[in-house]
Amino acid sequence: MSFDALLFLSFGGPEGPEDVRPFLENVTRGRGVPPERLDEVAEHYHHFGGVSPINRLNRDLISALESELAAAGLELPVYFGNRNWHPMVEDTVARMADDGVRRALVFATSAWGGYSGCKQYHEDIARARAAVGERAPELVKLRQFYDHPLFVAANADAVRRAFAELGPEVRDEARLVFTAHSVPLRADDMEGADGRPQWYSRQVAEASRLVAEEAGLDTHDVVWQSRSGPPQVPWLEPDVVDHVEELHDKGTRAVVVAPIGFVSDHLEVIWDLDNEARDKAAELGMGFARADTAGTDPRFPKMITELIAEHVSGQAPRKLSLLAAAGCSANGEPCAPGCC
Ligand SMILES: CC1=C(CCC(=O)O)c2cc3nc(cc4[nH]c(cc5[nH]c(cc1n2)c(C)c5CCC(=O)O)c(CCC(=O)O)c4C)C(CCC(=O)O)=C3C
Ligand SMILES: [Fe+2]
Repeated sequence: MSFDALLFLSFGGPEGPEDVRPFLENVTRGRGVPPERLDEVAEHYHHFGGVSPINRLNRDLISALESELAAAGLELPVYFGNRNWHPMVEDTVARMADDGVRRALVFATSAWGGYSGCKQYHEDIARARAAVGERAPELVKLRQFYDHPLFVAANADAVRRAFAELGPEVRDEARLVFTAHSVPLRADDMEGADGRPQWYSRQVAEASRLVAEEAGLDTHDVVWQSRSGPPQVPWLEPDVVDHVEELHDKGTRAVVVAPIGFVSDHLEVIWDLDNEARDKAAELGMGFARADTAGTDPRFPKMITELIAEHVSGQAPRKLSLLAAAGCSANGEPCAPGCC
């Protein structure tokens, strides 16, 4: 089985104030997100001049990946496409067809199963192929990587560095708190590749356990951030900011927040954690440090290269968890019964 390219598929983000509204419309079309929530999120983006760091971070990651691929002797041109903002995946797949690409692997920048983390990327693949028509290349998505040893190691080192940032007087009693994007409970109920529900939240819990263990910590919490949707719809809880408050009430003097749910320090990380959670901790007089996301670690592009090599050679997946590694299928077909 040979492939002639890699499609690097991500979420996308605005690159100027005039992009913010149309970007948010793209993200939330048909999802029943109330206008007040959109106004609030637009403000977060405007706070940073209407620019999300996500596209720049992805471009940096792609150039690191190109070096890794070259070093591994894998000659695959890398194409960049997004679900919600330019370069849009439909345009990228059209360009791949123009360039004569027939079969490509797809790396999606989410470690997880579940609707938003996996199935929606399959939908992006199917939509882009349909838009391009008959000339569209075959697109095979690489598997979920939440428990890949290099992803876990990069996160564990980031946790260690964050602990080292805290003052010595609180460091030993700081609580490690992992956070990932909240999703509606109904979405999380979707079955995974093992036929059991809560595929996304179980993977987040599993990855957090592996990272805490590798960082040498015996206790940690898993909480959620960036809740959207109407208030009457239940989402995964507790929220990270509420959790910081609760820890304070129980006498905890410092927290290390590790955004395991994301691969780059994009807007949801720098707003919800570096502003909201950090401000809450400061208000309560608690020590606070935020761990880096895995995407800045050189082991992350190395992991992508390994995922490619593993797929091409048919090797057994390198993984630390006993939960399945799904997420891999061709042309946007569902990869598990309820998907992923
Ligand atoms: C599981 C998950 C991931 C992790 C997996 C992955 O990485 O793919 C993720 C990533 C991201 N989410 C992001 C941004 C947003 N997510 C939103 C809305 C939503 N996210 C959801 C879930 C997830 N989201 C859901 C269930 C919604 C409700 C609407 C819907 O049902 O789809 C909204 C709308 C406004 C609002 O917050 O209400 C925005 C702006 C950015 C980019 C940040 C930047 O610009 O730098 C990234 C990487
Ligand atoms: Fe999101």
